Amino acid sequence: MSLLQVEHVKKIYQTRKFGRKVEALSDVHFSVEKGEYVAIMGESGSGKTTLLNILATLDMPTAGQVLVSGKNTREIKGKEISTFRRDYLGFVFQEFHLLDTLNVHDNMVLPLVLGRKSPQEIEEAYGRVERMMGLSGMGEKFPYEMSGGQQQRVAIGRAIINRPSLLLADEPTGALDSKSTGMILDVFDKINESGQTVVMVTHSQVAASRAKRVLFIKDGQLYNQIFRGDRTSVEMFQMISDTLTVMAGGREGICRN
Ligand SMILES: Nc1ncnc2c1ncn2[C@@H]1O[C@H](COP(=O)(O)OP(=O)(O)OP(=O)(O)O)[C@@H](O)[C@H]1O
Repeated sequence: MSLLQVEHVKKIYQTRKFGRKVEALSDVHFSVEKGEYVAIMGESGSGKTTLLNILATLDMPTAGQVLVSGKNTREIKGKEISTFRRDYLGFVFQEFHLLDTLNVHDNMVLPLVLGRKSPQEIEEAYGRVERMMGLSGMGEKFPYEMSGGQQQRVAIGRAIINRPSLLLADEPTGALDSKSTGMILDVFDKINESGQTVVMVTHSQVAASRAKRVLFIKDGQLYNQIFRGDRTSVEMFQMISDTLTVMAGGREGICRN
């Protein structure tokens, strides 16, 4: 069983004004295995955020279904959804979303506190993630005292401290300069090497070229996918560039699931 199964997902929005229908996803079908690192790319408006919101259970598909660890997200009812998100999913956003009134330590352990873990479990997990994120000794600092790259490392630490089945990232390097971007991508490499499954939406070819697989979405459909295999990041970058050029040229997609 795949960790994530996205089965013929369709999403139609109805605009508030005039009730016009917009088909954001028409028939998206793919799966992600445990331990994979997948980037999702596509032009603005192609449906990436819509797809990520559906994977994150923040929105539901109009048709089709999503299964995380075999659980159909449609069947998770009411109050169970927040427990499901906390136990199975981790989120990283472009804009960090840290709580300014909490220090690094308290921001990072928040999911464990909400999950009513014991103080010992919380401190063990914090020590592990603090080291992994390269934030040792920074627990007392507040977000506004840190650089963007450091804040994003806190946000990633918070997202993985629960050891979620799936880490979802939406443009995690979008607000960072190239040096901080490099550090954040190194962190993603490291957490993926530790076994964490990652799905990342990004416009950045540099970010996507670190992934083991890149899915390309065009007009609400999966257009193509490329696998890293033995390629270097430089070779992967070139393949991504070539695919984006072909996509922009409007040639027929070649992805068939
Ligand atoms: N709430 C909504 N109501 C109506 N239409 C929407 C809504 N959200 C998104 N759309 C439309 O759905 C399509 C896909 O949008 P989506 O935000 O998923 O694209 P995207 O690939 O993430 O774009 P970007 O890269 O610019 O963030 C677009 O045509 C968008 O205008």
